[in-house]
Amino acid sequence: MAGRWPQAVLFDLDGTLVDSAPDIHAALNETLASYGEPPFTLEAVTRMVGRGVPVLIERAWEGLGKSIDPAERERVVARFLAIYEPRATELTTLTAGASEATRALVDAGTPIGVVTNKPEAATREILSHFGLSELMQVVVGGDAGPAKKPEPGLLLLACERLGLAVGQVVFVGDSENDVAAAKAAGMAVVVLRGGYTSIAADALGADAVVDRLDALGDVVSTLRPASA
Ligand SMILES: O=C(O)COP(=O)(O)O
Ligand SMILES: [Mg+2]
Repeated sequence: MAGRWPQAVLFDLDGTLVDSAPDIHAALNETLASYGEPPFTLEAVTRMVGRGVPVLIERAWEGLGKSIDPAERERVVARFLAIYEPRATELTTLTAGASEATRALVDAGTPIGVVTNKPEAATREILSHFGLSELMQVVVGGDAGPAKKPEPGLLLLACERLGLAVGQVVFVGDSENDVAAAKAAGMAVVVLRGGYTSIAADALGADAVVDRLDALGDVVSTLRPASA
């Protein structure tokens, strides 16, 4: 049980490592326009992000006051992704301290990875654009197989790929989905303030809250490994 803590740090993507809402907003509005529907504001779309693309589309249709059946939703998801994937890095920026935090962990010999509800192709595109791909030991997207966050499956899959027990890993996210997924997995969780959630960061029930990702190193060392 003794040894390095943590043995790995996993990061959520949207609202945590990157501020991707502006590109998601643009792609969603282009998708809506193709159906003759009106646009949403950036703020409204930011609140729709975090549960994966099918839920994004459901929430958009809900915002339009319209119902959407599963087959139609899948067609809209495909159209959205065809628009989003080629332009996923046009307006997206790294969050403050993301480069420094990821680099510091890797330089200290701690493996890092990404666990996001975003599909893996767009995730890899974004990571590569920001020079983060080579730092990541594992990248698990929302289409990896298991149910998306707030279910624990994507986090468990990342641990399996790393060959680590969940109790030795810390997850860093921005929303209630991340906290719920980590708790269900039995993993310590840190929340970054200012991400994509309408719930106050301090009210999410995380083990710790940080204002910037480069404060992560100090905070993580104060946490304890979760017992298996
Ligand atoms: O909703 C999404 O597509 C992704 O969100 P996440 O990176 O915060 O998991
Ligand atoms: Mg997020």
